[in-house]
Amino acid sequence: MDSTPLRVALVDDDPDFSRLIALRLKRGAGVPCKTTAFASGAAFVDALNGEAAFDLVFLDVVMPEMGGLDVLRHVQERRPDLPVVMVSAQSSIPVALEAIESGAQDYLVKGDDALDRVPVLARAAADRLALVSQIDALRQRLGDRAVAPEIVGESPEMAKVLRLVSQAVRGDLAIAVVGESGSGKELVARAVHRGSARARGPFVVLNCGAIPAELMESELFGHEKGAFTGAIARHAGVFEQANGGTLFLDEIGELDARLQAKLLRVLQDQTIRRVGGREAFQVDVRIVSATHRDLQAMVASGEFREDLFYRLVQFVIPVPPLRDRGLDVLLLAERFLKAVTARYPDLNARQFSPSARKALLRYGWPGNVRELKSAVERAALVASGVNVGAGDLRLGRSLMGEARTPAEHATHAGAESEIVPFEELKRLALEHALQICEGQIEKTAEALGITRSTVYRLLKKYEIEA
Ligand SMILES: Nc1ncnc2c1ncn2[C@@H]1O[C@H](COP(=O)(O)OP(=O)(O)OP(=O)(O)O)[C@@H](O)[C@H]1O
Repeated sequence: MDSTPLRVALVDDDPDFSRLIALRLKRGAGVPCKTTAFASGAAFVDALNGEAAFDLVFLDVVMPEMGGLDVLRHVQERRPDLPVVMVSAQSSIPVALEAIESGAQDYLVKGDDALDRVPVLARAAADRLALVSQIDALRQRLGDRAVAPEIVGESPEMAKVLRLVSQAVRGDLAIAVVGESGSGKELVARAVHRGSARARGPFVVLNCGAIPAELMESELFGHEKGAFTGAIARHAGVFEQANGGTLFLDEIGELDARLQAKLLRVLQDQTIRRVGGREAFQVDVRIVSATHRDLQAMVASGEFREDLFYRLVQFVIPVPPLRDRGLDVLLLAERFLKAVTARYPDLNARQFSPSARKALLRYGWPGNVRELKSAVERAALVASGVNVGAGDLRLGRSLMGEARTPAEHATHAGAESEIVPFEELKRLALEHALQICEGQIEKTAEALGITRSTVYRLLKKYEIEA
């Protein structure tokens, strides 16, 4: 039960009767009440016109100057939802009828019986209030949901994210999406774009961690033909491509100092100049950036410019790690299983066994939703019957069968460790995945259940050309 007290106004020129009602509310209403007494109708109307808010009113019919029925009409105009109980010293059917017709909820005749009904009326008002706030919360949740139907999640943590997305779509502030790798930051960024006034414009993604530093400036701002060796044609940078829309700068923490300075200037002037170009031209771009690093700490250590930080981080959307989203894990797993079985009709009717569900819930998901997605897709393929078992999920093991470090899967369920520390095997797996995914890094990362940055790191390490 909500412990917020019911705010009750007692409007009566007879302070004794107000005191009796207040006493009865305190003793026997069963709901906490906060009463405020008004000695005249005018005083109450003044309060109502000001900041005061009430959940229930006991209103005397006969008062000098402004009578109860006049006050009631005023309440009906200003606060039609506020329940009003008329109170009178005499039982007069015509007055009672007029009161009810004017919108009063009830009519009490002063006396002991009337006082007995006071707690009942208070409880009814409290119940009604609880219902109204439940409906409001539901309406709000449905509204937040509508802004990003593709984001799966019913947990309070994800409700918070959706709330923030629905606020972020209203304006044009620079948004920073923060969260662990694979937690859905890009999905959130897309939702912000799609829900915003820029939805008809382009949504362009640049992973600042994936582009070699020397190419970064041209990626961001474009280049003219002949600007440098290899610049065989004019190239539009992501700022130009995103003109009129949203630019998603992933891994923003990876930008070096020189580019941080350039980016700051562009954000300040909203103009860009292509590498090797003479003129600067205007662009209208909203920035959504993402990082799994602690930018604030990077500012403190001098790795990230403070002025740029404030330009980029005008509104923050934290995306919680999957392990903190409770039953969302199962919801997402079901969704991914359904999607994969729809793609491959042979896998039809596959479902998780109870042990698989338990394993899904217990596991720590260091790779978050991306890891869950590939674990489920892989499991659906390798499961031998209709049941996808805990073993099929191979949780805590990479595609190469290699066990993760204990820290990475503190709550790892079930799978016995299997050590295959063969660098060669990893290299082959990467090459194989790249081939299947036609060189697409994003797809390769997803297939292997590792992040894009890891793919880039491994490509470098094994000197593979994507
Ligand atoms: N709540 C969600 N509902 C449905 N799908 C999700 C959800 N969160 C993430 N995904 C899916 O998980 C995958 C990873 O998400 P995404 O690329 O947005 O993560 P990220 O945080 O941007 O990762 P990185 O830090 O590596 O860039 C994507 O396929 C995405 O569609």
